Amino acid sequence: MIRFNNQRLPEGRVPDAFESIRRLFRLVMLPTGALACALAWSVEVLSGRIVPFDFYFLPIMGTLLAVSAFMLWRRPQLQLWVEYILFIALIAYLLITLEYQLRGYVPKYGHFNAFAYWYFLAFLIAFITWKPRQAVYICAGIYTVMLALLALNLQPLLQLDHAKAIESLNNIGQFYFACLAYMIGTYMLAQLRSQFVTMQQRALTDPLTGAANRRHGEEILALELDRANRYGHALSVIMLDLDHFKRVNDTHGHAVGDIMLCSVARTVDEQLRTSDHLARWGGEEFLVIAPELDDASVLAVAERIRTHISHLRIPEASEICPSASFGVAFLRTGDTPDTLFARADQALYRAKNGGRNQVVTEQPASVA
Ligand SMILES: Nc1nc2c(ncn2[C@@H]2O[C@H](COP(=O)(O)OP(=O)(O)OP(=O)(O)O)[C@@H](O)[C@H]2O)c(=O)[nH]1
Repeated sequence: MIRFNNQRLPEGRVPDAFESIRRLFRLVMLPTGALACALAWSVEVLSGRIVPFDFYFLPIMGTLLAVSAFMLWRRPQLQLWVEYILFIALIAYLLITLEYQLRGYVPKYGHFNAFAYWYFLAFLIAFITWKPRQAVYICAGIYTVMLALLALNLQPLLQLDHAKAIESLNNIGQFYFACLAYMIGTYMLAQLRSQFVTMQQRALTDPLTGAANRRHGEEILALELDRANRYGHALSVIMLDLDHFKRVNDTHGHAVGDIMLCSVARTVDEQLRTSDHLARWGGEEFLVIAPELDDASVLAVAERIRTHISHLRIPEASEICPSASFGVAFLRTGDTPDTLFARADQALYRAKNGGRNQVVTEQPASVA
């Protein structure tokens, strides 16, 4: 597992950039759905056309949506459960309503009532919540049940008088074809989203170790520096570079060197908190960005990583005893990412010159 953007992720995975859009979608859709339920219930009661199921279910659904919006706002960690429960409730409502409509409303009025609009949303939610393939299965399942309900109710519809039967069947046909078209459209959007996530992953991670790549490391450093300055928090960077790594390549080959780099990245990652970041800066050079840690704790982390690397052995060449040199710098007033990084680099240089396999901190401001 490698850390990326404060999340522990399976190697090489990047969080979905659509997550923030999904959160926004839920926060907008849930209250909107609650209002729609309240509107439908009031209008249907006033018009005297409300079916018994809607009379009880619409207030329950509306309350569920409003409570869910509140829960997602206050407790985002419950998001997945809220999503599943809501989806099941929505599908149950839509299928039961479809049955009511096909049996009673359509033969009487020649068309569905406004509930039909919400079917499209169900397909959209499926593709937003699940991976495209899973969503296809879920939507295909829902569509099959819809077709079965139609088949069960077709006979009475065909027995209506000619004009009413034509009007009803046309309306039902439009509805079913529109659902199909909507499903295919959302599937295409979901595929685009998957491709985007893959591209994003390639653009931001180092393909060998799965850590953030240098470009993304620079972005994270700039972001954390901004945050630290704004809130007056501490921020430190640890620059580490494997010692005599060229010898590993020269003696055991590039493939073993690659395995060593991956093992080191994993070892470093295991020593970090979820709020820390790891980026591969160059060949055998890594940068740890550690926000909100006091100086002594940062040095303890660097020392712990150094010890773990020195105990690291890889089965492909167990005689290699790796070590790394460390340069540590702490945020000062007026720092930019470049000045902070430059001090860590100078400290690393001194660690190398001082005999390697050691942690060296930046020089005090008066000396630097
Ligand atoms: N296997 C492998 N080797 C790499 C990769 N990137 C850079 N290297 C190698 O890392 C080595 C770095 O060598 P040097 O810069 O001389 O550093 P060093 O041998 O570790 O010596 P010191 O840093 O001074 O202790 C070179 O041999 C590069 O070819 C990579 O992705 N995989």
